[in-house]
Amino acid sequence: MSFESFNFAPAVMAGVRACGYQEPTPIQAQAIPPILEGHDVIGLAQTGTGKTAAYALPVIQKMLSTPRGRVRTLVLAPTRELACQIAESFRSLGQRARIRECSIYGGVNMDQQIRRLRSGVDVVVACPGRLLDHIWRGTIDICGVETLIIDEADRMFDMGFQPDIQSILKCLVQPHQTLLFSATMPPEVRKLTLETQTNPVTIQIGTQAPASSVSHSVYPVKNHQKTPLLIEILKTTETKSVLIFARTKYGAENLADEISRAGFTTASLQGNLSQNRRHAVMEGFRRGNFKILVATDIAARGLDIDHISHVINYDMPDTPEDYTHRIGRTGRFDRTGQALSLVTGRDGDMVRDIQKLINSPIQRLRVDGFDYATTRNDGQNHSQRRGFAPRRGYSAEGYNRSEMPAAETSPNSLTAEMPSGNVRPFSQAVRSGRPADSAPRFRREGYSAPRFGGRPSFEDAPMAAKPVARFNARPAFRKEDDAQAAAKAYPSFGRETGVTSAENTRSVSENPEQFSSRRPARFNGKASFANRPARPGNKVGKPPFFRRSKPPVSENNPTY
Ligand SMILES: Nc1ncnc2c1ncn2[C@@H]1O[C@H](COP(=O)(O)OP(=O)(O)OP(=O)(O)O)[C@@H](O)[C@H]1O
Repeated sequence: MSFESFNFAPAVMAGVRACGYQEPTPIQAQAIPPILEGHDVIGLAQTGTGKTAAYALPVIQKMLSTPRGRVRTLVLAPTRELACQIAESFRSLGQRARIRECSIYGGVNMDQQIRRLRSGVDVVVACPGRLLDHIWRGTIDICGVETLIIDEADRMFDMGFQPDIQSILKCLVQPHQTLLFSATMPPEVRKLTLETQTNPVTIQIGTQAPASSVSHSVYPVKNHQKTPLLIEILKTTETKSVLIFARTKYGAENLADEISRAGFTTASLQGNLSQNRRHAVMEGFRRGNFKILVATDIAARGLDIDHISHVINYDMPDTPEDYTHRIGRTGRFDRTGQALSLVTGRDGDMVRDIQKLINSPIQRLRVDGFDYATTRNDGQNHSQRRGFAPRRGYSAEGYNRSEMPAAETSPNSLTAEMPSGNVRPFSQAVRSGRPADSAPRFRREGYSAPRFGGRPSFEDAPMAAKPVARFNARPAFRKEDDAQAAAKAYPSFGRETGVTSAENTRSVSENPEQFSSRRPARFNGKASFANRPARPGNKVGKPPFFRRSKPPVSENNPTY
């Protein structure tokens, strides 16, 4: 099959040639005709098989026949990096068709996006949160959307994005075609997607398994030896670019630091970075300025960087679907790649699930010459060092607690690292994996039994540990000194109302007009209930005078 068989307009064919595509991939061959006919489509195909062009090309073709200058195609994507990448694909495929696109995502100033939107764009590629901001501010009009595309549909329909997606769908008033694309679609998510489409045509290419162009290996290792082993793997393996996945933002950051200290040029990509930094990191990695990128799952979906030869799971993902997407960053289109995973005792179930998914056993490897017998203190573990909560039933070291070797129970390096002064005993106990024998002591001290993650229950904590109830307004005068100073500045104030300085807040609420004409009140801070301004007959509600109005919605409002 060739692209000519779709009868694309010359401008669209010019885009295809500009991207160097010779033949349509299977998902393109099967998805393009029903999209051109106007059907709703669910497109499922392995990672790196050209799903973006499978929806972009027919949509560009269809847009040639409708009036320009308004948003006609809306693409929703789960991450900012992916939104940029999809917009870039529309740019290169639609350049000759004079299609104008705009990417919309958070973390950057809205003004530039607003200017671009006002200039008239045909395609908007957006992350849901920022798109809703634009909708609420009235800076985007999506009423004329003819095609809605949800890329990485299963991710977008999972619990995190669902409410935003529902809100966006409500804003699409005119009948439109809905296209959902992903490499994976668990059945429970699929049920949700069905509500958004009418008689969808489902196109599934192959199984929803990791791309067959990727080979899989696991390196069994103890948790505390992961970093030295990873560094050893990086030293001894021939690689082009390597993408390493860590579970947490701090874990990714710390791991990148450690790899840098071992002499590699590396960077981390995680949600704590500013958007400018995220962009710079992505560009640097894309251009090959550095060869190793340590990332959280924000890099797991959709990113298309052809020189990634290895994906390494430093921490295993939570689901087999996540594994599929992570390792799909290598072996894209007609290339091959390798997926390596460092697995500890607690990853056994996940490895079994992945084996089931790829329908073959995964080879277990050892690094020759690596000292697997090093003690715990020789290694650093990143996820443990800050904020890592062990899974239920497992210690931070990855052993099932009941199986934990005696020598490793206490003390361990993690407990030793922790400053004893400011760490609550229950969290120490949970982190060190100390078994249930510690619990009675914590109960005696007034804490409830530690919950998963070592969080206190405030109900059972000693009084001193209870949080002070706060509310969102600050009385005009928080201290007596303030009141006296004000009384000096406004001598008539206290006398007119006939109240003492201790009651000054009451006088404010009783005489708001008089007060407001003399001194503007500041009610935007926090105060304890003890300082809360009283109002006769109204114990709980804020007096109208104190009510904060919504900030004005304007482009220049810096608080928005
Ligand atoms: N017909 C084609 N011929 C040659 N290369 C193609 C063709 N279609 C797409 N590609 C290239 O294949 C690569 C992967 O495409 P794309 O990013 O759309 O994959 P995907 O299926 O969306 O992957 P993922 O599931 O990871 O998002 C891109 O570099 C793209 O330019």
